[in-house]
Amino acid sequence: MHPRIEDYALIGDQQTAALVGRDGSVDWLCLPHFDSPACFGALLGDDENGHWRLAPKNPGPSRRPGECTRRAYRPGTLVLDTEWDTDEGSVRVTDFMPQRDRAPDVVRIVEGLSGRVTMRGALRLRFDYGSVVPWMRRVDGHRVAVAGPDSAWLRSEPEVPTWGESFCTHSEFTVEEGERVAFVLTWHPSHEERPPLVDPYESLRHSVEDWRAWSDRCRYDGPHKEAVLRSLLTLKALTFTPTGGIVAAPTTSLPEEIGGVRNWDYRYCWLRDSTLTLGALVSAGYLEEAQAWRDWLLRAAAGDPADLQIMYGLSGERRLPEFELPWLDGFHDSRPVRTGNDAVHQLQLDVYGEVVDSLALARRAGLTSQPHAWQVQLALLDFLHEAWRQPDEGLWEVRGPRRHFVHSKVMAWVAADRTVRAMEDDPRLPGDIDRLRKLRDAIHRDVCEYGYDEERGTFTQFYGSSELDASLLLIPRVGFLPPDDPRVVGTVDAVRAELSHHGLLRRYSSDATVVDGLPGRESTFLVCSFWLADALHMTGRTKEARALFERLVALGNDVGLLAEEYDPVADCHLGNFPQAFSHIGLVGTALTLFGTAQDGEAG
Ligand SMILES: OC[C@H]1O[C@H](O[C@H]2O[C@H](CO)[C@@H](O)[C@H](O)[C@H]2O)[C@H](O)[C@@H](O)[C@@H]1O
Repeated sequence: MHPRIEDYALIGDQQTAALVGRDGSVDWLCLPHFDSPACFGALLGDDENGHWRLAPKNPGPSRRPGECTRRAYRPGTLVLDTEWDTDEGSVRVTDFMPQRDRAPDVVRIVEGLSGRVTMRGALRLRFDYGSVVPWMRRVDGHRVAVAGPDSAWLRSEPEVPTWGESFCTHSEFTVEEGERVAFVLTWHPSHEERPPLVDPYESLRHSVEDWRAWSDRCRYDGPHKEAVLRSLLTLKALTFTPTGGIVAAPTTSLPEEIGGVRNWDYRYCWLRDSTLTLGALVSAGYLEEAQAWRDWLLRAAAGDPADLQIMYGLSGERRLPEFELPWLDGFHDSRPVRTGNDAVHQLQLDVYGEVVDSLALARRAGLTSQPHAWQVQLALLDFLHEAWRQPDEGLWEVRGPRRHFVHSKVMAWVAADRTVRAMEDDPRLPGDIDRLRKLRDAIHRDVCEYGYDEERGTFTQFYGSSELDASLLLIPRVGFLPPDDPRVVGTVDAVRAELSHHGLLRRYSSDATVVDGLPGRESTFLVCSFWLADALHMTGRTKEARALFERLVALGNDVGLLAEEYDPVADCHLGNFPQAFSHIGLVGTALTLFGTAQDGEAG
């Protein structure tokens, strides 16, 4: 039985990440980076597309075959403990990826807890997204896999006998109480020498210490602290430390509809998702990441502001061509599996507001200034002077016709507003403040005139439309109108009434095709439900807001992770996983309800 999305836990080294199932199988891992080809692709196909299972031979009774009895992260870390109680005894597998020195490693430590448990290992390396079977050989007691540019080494301490069968490396061994066997899988470019070996136990100690030191810096101390911290750890795990870029999720093509075509690659740096991630991290006291991302942004955006893309590769690469991988069947037969993302070519005006808002947040948080950051901001505003009047694809990246999306215009207003306010705060900043004030007022008037439906008492999804959109809930949050403005209250009520699905929110009409031009349906979009909780709180309905927040926190899987969407009827997660957007929402709403978020749109 193929696992569900919520059956997975995340481990990573902030350059890539792996998904580990409740059955002890690593079913997704891209090496060496988040956006590299997967060497374990079973997540989007089957075992033959690559995986690494380490579990008891006879796992004992469980709801699903082979599932563990319990599992949890070590508090404040990304170190995962998975345990099985079997007829032979109990055993634990500890999974993590150490901070990278030269090469990426996956460490799996098996430890006997009681009795004497027979364990089985099965390693099927399949490079290039599950399509290339490597040549395996034995060197100095290690198993070495080589195919084209990739090489991977498997070793164990103490050495465990392995044998090859059907292009799979098998092992069988026993562990008694207190006994440990460590496996380390190390990747490196096949033309290079094998990198130095890591000590699995030293690495474990360092990983736990490093993650805990990071967690201890969290400033949030309100209710649901564990869930908030898990979200922050997940966001941190999605940052690519060498460049400061932040990916939207570590996966591609986990479907928004089981069996459907809404399957996208999220292993890139969206300006929107990254700025919101940054807002969440800064609000919780993490400034270093903000600095690194701000510098990444300034590098990526360098050049003509008219060329600003809505997303980039991990180092600011501009070309992310979309391809289908026909040899992969897709998660629960959801085809096609895609890599790359054609949305890179879209015009999404909201991005200008999000970027400028995050630069303002960085300034307020006291980040050391970058002299050309202000020049970049002015150049973006120069571009917006004309561009804001254009229709665009909006924050949901519709693949249908361009429209005058209200949220896009509101965020263009945010860009002008934050720039005017910065100049008012610091009159030494150069720029034509009167021109910017006029721009800000013109956008405001336009939105209120063409984006508001007087009869229904609500803002609409786009000019002239009768559709609604959950992003309208952000209007009070970004300060476009005060929360007690009747137009805001009317919008919150209308969005809630029209887009609710079993108490959670869809991002737009249930007949999604009308809006986004794609076949199929989607379910409730988690960040939108967090936005609803924020809007309810801001419009004086705090009790309802808290109840909704409690429900959303409870939707996290057994280790606190959230996908992009949730289907309340089938009770399952949908979409890429774990998704930054959803965790940004969780942190933002916790801070709105119980803490002191910095100004700005932290989710
Ligand atoms: O639903 C259609 C679009 O879905 C993806 O976009 C979504 O994910 C992005 C990353 O988290 C997010 O920034 C955007 O707001 C979401 O709509 C996909 O990347 C698009 O290609 C696709 O058209």
